[in-house]
Amino acid sequence: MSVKIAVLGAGSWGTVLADLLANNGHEVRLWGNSAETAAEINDHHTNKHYLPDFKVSPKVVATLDLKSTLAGVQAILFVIPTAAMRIVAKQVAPILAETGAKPIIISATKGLEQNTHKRISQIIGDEFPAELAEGLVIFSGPSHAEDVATHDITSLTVASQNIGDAEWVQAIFMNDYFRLYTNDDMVGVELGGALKNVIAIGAGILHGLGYGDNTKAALITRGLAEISRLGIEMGANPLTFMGLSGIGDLIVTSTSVHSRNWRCGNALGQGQKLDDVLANMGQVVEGVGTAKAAHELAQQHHVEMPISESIYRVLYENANVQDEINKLMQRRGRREMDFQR
Ligand SMILES: NC(=O)c1ccc[n+]([C@@H]2O[C@H](COP(=O)([O-])OP(=O)(O)OC[C@H]3O[C@@H](n4cnc5c(N)ncnc54)[C@H](O)[C@@H]3O)[C@@H](O)[C@H]2O)c1
Ligand SMILES: O=P(O)(O)OC[C@H](O)CO
Repeated sequence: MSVKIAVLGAGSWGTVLADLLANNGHEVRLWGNSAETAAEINDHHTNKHYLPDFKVSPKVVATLDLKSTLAGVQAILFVIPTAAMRIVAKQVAPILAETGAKPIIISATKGLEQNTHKRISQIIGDEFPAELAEGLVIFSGPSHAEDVATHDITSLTVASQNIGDAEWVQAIFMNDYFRLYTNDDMVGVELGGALKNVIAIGAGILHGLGYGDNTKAALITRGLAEISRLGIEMGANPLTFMGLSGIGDLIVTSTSVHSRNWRCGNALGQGQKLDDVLANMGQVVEGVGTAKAAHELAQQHHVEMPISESIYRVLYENANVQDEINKLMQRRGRREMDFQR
C-alpha cells in the first residue's frame, strides 16, 4: 500500500519520520516554517541544524505552502511542538473544510497545552469537526529521532478511539526496524508521553549533580508511580503505563543523551540557568511547559506528584535543587503500591 501523506513540522522528528515514510514507498510532503530549511532539504537532502549527519531521502519534498501540501493527502502527521499545535491546527482545519477532504489525522507531538492543560487529542477535538477528530491517531513511545535516523530498532504505540485507523497507521509505518503496537487508551498514551518529559528533566538534574544509578532508577520508578496515579485519576488504563508509551518512553527519555529534556535537566544540575539552557538548546524541551500543566492538573485532581512538583518548583520558582531532593527524602514513609490519590 502506498499513500500520500503530509508531515507538518520540519524539525528533528518530522524530518526523520518523513524520511522513513518515503523509504516505505509513500509520497511525502514535509511542511515547515523555514524557507532556508525547505531549500536545504530539497537541494541538499539534509537538515543539519537538527540532524547534522543525516541524509534525507531525495523522495521527501519539503514545502512552505500548507494548502498545496494538504491537497489530496490520505493522512496528515503533526510533528510540531505542543505550543504550536493549536496555531497550526487552526490553519489546517479551514483548508480541509474548503475541499471537504477527510484525511486521517495523526499526532506525534508529546505535551500538555499551557493554561488549558489539554492533551493533543483535546486540542484537535476543539479545532476539527468530530468526524475528523474522532479518528485521531496518537503516535508515541521510546523513539529518539537520532536513533531512528540510523535505523536502530524502535517500537512505538499508535492509539486511537477508532482502532481501524490505528491499524492503518501501523501498516504504513512498519518496516524491518520500526514496529508499532495499537492501543485504544488515548488518555494513558497521551499522558505517559507528556508527563515522562518532566521526570526526564529530573533524571538529567540528578546526573548533573553527580548522583548514581540507584538514584536514577528510584526516580524513574517513583516517577512512573506518580504518572500512573494522575493517569488513573484521569481515566487511563493503568496497564498502559507498563507499555511503550509509558515505562518504555520514560526509560529512553530519562537515560539518553539524545533527550532534550534530559540534557536540559543535566545542565540545570550543573548549575546553569534555565533561560540560558533553553536559549542554547535550539530545539523544543516539552517538559518545561508540561511541568506547569502537570502541577496545575495535580492540584485540580488532588493527586500527589511530589517529584513532578519539585521539578516544577525548580523550573518556575527558582527552588534550590538540593533542598528539593532533601524534601523528597524527608517525606513520611509510604506504601509502595499506593496508586490512590
Ligand atoms: N525529536 C525526537 O526525537 C522526538 C521523538 C518523539 C516525539 N517527539 C515530539 O515531537 C514534537 C516535535 O519535536 P521535534 O523534536 O521535531 O522538535 P524540534 O524542535 O526538532 O522541531 C520543531 C519544528 O517545529 C517547527 N515549528 C514550530 N512552530 C511552528 C509553527 N507555528 N508552524 C510550523 N512549524 C513550526 C519548528 O520550526 C521546527 O522545525 C515534540 O512534541 C516532541 O516531544 C520528538
Ligand atoms: O528529546 P526529548 O527529551 O524531547 O524526547 C524525545 C522523545 O519523546 C523520546 O521518545
